[in-house]
Amino acid sequence: MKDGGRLAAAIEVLTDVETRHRPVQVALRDWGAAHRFAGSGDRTVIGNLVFDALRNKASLSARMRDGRPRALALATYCLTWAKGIEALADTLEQDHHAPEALSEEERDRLSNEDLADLKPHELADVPEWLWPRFQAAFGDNSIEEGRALATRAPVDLRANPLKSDREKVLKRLAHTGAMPTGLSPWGVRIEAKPGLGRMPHVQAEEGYRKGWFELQDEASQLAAHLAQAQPGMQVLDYCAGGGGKTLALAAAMQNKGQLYAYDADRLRLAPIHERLQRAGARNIQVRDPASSSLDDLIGQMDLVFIDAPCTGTGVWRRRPDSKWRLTDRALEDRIKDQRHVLKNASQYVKPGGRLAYATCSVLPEENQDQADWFLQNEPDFQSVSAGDTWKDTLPQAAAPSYISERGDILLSPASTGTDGFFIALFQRAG
Ligand SMILES: C[S@@+](CC[C@H](N)C(=O)[O-])C[C@H]1O[C@@H](n2cnc3c(N)ncnc32)[C@H](O)[C@@H]1O
Repeated sequence: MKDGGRLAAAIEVLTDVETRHRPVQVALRDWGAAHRFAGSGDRTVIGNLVFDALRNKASLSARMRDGRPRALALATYCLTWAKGIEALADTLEQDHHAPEALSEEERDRLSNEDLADLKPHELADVPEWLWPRFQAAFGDNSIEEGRALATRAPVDLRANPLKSDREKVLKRLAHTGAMPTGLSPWGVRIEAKPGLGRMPHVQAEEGYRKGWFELQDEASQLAAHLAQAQPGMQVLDYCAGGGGKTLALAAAMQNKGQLYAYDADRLRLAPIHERLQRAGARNIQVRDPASSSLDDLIGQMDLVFIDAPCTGTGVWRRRPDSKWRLTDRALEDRIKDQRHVLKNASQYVKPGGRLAYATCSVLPEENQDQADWFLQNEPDFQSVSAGDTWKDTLPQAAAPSYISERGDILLSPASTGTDGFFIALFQRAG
């Protein structure tokens, strides 16, 4: 396929996402299944066009004064990918599979470089209703933070010390351009490629199959690290899902002590078994909500880790369609879920034990405000500074930009080069 045909395909997929409210991955997969002639290179470019169009939907719609799929796809190619208007015009004219040629109006809009008319939330590519919350989180940096959340994410890996180390992983992945990350001592990063670029499929690597590394954003690695699970401890991962944090906690515990992995949704827990085996994690009991209870753990845990259900506003780089789907109602529901989880999970902490609360959201309602709520409602717990833990245990890492008075930490793409992530620590009175 030439770029003209790929643009036409991206418009088709974006239309599918918009009109049938389909998840973008599903729409892309179905397009691929119905167009078998498209090679994997074509599918990568079409996917990049669709994802970048969604990442930058508000700013591109404002610049085109048109938010429809055609306008978004053309603007992505011409403006976001900086191909320029003449290259776009040629692409449309020289390929009979391409969408129709540019209109005069489209030419005008695509050549206008003046962004003065764009509102701040459009410049930031943040939904308008969320803008005040965004400003509450990031203040004067809100536009920069929004822009960073509209870029492509790198592929981050966590070297698994149960089976390997960062040097070995870096050597094994040298052909991918992998580099050490700056904050997590276990982090390895393959930077996102611009425009047409294709990311390596790291799960096909032998090192992945052998459990030498896991796919995990640096922010998640840091959140697990700041919880300070230690060898010999009794630890409960209360929202274990597919086990990403569980594996990081098990590695910190060097397979010593006991780690319980629980999730209210047994389907989400399903992949954990295979992952534990691959990673060589042997100190984990998976507690399936349908067949086991946690009653025996009440008041027994040295550490309870809560990777809370949240709106995912910190991972918009990876899931740009969720940015425009999020509703006030869904945010309210997540806030309720988080309180429920905080209340339930805290009962497992032993006197003197700790609780770690993390979200992949940047919204104060899900982060700081929930930490306030918890401290007000559970007087048995007091705050522990995650900022101090960072300083003491990550001496090589620059201090994060957003640390609250209590020491809760907010990570973000613009400030730490990671996903948006919040972490607060608490200790139960002894
Ligand atoms: C952010 S995800 C966890 C991701 C996982 N920790 C990882 O690193 O791969 C949040 C999880 O919380 C779970 N969850 C939601 N409500 C819950 C509840 N009341 N009790 C326990 N888990 C819950 C969800 O099923 C979901 O798997």
